[in-house]
Amino acid sequence: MFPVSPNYGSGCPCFPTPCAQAVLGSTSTPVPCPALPACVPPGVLPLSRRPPAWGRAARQPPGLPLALARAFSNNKILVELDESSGVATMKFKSPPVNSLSLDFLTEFCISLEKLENNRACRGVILTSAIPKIFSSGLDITEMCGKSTEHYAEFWRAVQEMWLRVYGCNMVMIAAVNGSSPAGGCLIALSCDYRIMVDNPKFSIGLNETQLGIVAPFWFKDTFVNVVGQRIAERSLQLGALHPAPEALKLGVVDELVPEEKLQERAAAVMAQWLALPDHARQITKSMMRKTVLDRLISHREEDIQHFISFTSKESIQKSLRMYMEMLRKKSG
Ligand SMILES: CC/C=C\C/C=C\CCCC/C=C/C(=O)SCCNC(=O)CCNC(=O)[C@H](O)C(C)(C)COP(=O)(O)OP(=O)(O)OC[C@H]1O[C@@H](n2cnc3c(N)ncnc32)[C@H](O)[C@@H]1OP(=O)(O)O
Repeated sequence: MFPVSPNYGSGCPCFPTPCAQAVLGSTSTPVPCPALPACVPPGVLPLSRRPPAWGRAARQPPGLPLALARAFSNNKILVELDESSGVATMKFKSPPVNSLSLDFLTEFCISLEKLENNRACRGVILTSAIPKIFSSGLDITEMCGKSTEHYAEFWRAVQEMWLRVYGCNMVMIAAVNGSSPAGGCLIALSCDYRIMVDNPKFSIGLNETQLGIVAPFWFKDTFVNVVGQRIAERSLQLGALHPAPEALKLGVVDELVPEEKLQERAAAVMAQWLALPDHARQITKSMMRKTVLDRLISHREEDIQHFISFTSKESIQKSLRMYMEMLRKKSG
């Protein structure tokens, strides 16, 4: 099996099965996938790939089976698309706690890409099918006792997930129906709007320091862009998990609703956002987020190396093992 072009990634339509042009021949001259000229930075869809669909959902592209357009589910995420509104719901259903494993992240990126490539879809609501948990964040077992190759693959998938959500042209709304620490919080922060269930037992925040690890710069940038420097600085240093009412006060989430109203409210907010002309909203979003996205895109490999050397340290491994042990004791 030949290696694939360094440009190859889930931004290519042929992902995850590389087409002939994406595969490097024995000359090992990088030959990018033919779709790549259209893909500006890896992981971020260019505006030109999504035709404006203001005012109505665009027609289903020919050749795509109708059933696929309406609902698909591989394993860990249930995706439903309402073609009349142009709104899809991605429901996380990976028991026990929707942790972001490599498999989850891969399925997430493929599902989101399918929606991005479907002209009938203009907005996505992210929510959970697991009671009381939105997502427990990165799967800690993926960062414990694994090879450097595994850490690299895992971290690339985490980066890809963030680049796709934060750089997404569609309207992204997080309907946070449970606790959402660390990576779970990052997913919500990367959306355009966050609605959380009004229950003080559910908390949200970037609690990495509590695990003895450090939120990477792009987690921090995303947080700062939502809540501002001062709140982010205090919350990040303390590794704070904010109960829903406090999260609202700090601006971590935009509104709280009773659990039974969450999906209805998310649909109403989505309709407001979709009432704007797509091209104007998309260009504005891209303008607001470009600097932060570009920072990771231009330092992606360095960030992976940093993750590997940080995670491989015995002191970090020890902290993660102790944290997992604490979780196990608590649950068992
Ligand atoms: C400069 C620095 C540059 C680079 C830095 C490099 C690296 C560091 C960056 C890494 C960024 C990390 C981001 C993260 O997301 S780390 C994960 C953080 N997550 C958490 O802290 C959440 C932990 N979980 C909980 O608090 C609770 O489980 C939760 C979600 C509130 C649910 O509670 P409950 O319903 O009571 O469920 P249990 O606690 O009983 O859990 C059930 C079961 O799931 C296991 N589990 C929970 N969370 C995780 C997880 N994140 N990963 C893996 N496994 C998890 C838990 O152990 C239980 O397992 P058991 O076998 O006992 O049933």
